[in-house]
Amino acid sequence: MPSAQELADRVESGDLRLYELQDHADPKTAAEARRLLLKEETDADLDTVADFSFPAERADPNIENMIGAAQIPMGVAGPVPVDGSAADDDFYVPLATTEGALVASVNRGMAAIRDAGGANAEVLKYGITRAPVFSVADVKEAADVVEWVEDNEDQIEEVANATDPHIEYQEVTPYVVGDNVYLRLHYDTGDAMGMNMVTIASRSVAELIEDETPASLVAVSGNLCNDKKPAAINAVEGRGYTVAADVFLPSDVVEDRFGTTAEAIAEVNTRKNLVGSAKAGALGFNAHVANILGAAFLALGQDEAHVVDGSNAITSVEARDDGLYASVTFSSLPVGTVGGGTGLPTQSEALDVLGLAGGGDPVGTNGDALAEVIASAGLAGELSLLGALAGRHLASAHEEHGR
Ligand SMILES: CC(C)(COP(=O)([O-])OP(=O)([O-])OC[C@H]1O[C@@H](n2cnc3c(N)ncnc32)[C@H](O)[C@@H]1OP(=O)([O-])[O-])[C@@H](O)C(=O)NCCC(=O)NCCSC(=O)C[C@@](C)(O)CC(=O)[O-]
Ligand SMILES: NC(=O)C1=CN([C@@H]2O[C@H](COP(=O)(O)OP(=O)(O)OC[C@H]3O[C@@H](n4cnc5c(N)ncnc54)[C@H](OP(=O)(O)O)[C@@H]3O)[C@@H](O)[C@H]2O)C=CC1
Repeated sequence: MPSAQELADRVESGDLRLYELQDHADPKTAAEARRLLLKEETDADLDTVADFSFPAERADPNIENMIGAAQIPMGVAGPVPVDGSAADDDFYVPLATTEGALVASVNRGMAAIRDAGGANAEVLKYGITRAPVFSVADVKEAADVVEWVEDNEDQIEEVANATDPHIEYQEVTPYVVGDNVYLRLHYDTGDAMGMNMVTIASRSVAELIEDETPASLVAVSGNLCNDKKPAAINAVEGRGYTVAADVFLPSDVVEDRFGTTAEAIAEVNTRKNLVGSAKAGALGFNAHVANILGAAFLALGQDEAHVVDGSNAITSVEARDDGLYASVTFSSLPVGTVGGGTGLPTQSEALDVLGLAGGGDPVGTNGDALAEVIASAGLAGELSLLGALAGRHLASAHEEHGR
């Protein structure tokens, strides 16, 4: 097997492309060759990037042109008691972030939730979507295609379900815009987040539509899915998990934990998360659920780009006679405990902290539980940040922890 330097020289000479090195050496040597080349081209010293602790081949399904690994600090918040439809335990939640004060904040929110006896969580709806776009001659033809789809859903179901033992077709929602037909296909993908599965299944469905109708596939993703873009359809119709968490904090817990009152927190939520978000034209009516999703996704092997889908959540808060009611409802949270990055070593270990690594029994229950735990962590983060804003200690928190 050629040495890393010999491989780097062959790339330098134009004999090989960076992504062809794996055809000539094992993944670790290929990664070393790419680092040598970068050192020669950029003078960058990549010794820490090179110092990863897992077998390079473990990352084969997840990365191309590998040079090493990014290392992000990982903390833990909790425990947070969660009484969910699938999650029913006290959970320590791993969070990977570079934002000082974030883990402390989530931890404080979880302490308040613990003081109140725990959070409720419920998966309200589940179905991951892919929406291929087709071109047709005109609206008449579009109507004919939609009619065929509605009359032949059994064929669509059969074709989709044949692509994977763990996929289950749910339904199709057709949309027509002039000479464009979009089929928003909904699937249950068990414990997997499902985007590879549903894209493969939707490719087969699209081939059926082309065989049986005059429609011509333009793209297997027509953006009515809508994957990884801020989109109202996800906020209204849901995508992945639609999941909510809530808690009632007695007044003394609010005061002890956040140094403010239920009324003050409720006012901040109304004027910031509701009125401020409305005026901003925001799709998310919350304070910073993206912070918790980002940190949880990086720690737990989720697709970090799906923070976009997840961040359209709505935080609702009410000051009641004897305390504070708070909820966070996520319309579109694409998460899973198998597939994607969940099998990578540190990500799998972090899922083990939750007791949710791998497939659930029955299938799908680990994915459901992960959604409920993440929703509860989001609730904790909302409570703590709203408490800091109401109690006027956000800036000081980041002076102390974030610098
Ligand atoms: C920083 C705190 C928690 C201090 O909060 P505190 O009440 O001053 O600290 P404390 O020493 O009294 O501790 C209270 C609890 O905080 C936790 N805690 C306290 N210290 C630690 C620590 N070192 N490590 C882990 N946990 C910690 C811990 O749970 C502790 O309870 P205990 O265990 O002692 O019973 C608080 O001031 C806070 O949460 N502030 C809010 C910070 C925050 O949420 N930042 C969010 C990111 S800002 C952003 O990115 C989004 C934004 C703001 O731009 C979005 C928007 O526009 O709104
Ligand atoms: N393709 C695309 O357009 C997009 C892809 N992605 C990426 O997709 C990846 C996630 O795709 P996803 O489909 O979730 O996962 P993977 O394709 O990584 O793996 C899913 C596979 O896991 C197997 N499996 C084993 N046990 C279970 C179980 N209990 N429930 C479900 N599946 C199980 C299934 O294979 P089997 O049934 O054969 O055992 C299934 O096909 C991420 O890397 C993400 O970044 C993200 C956005 C778009």
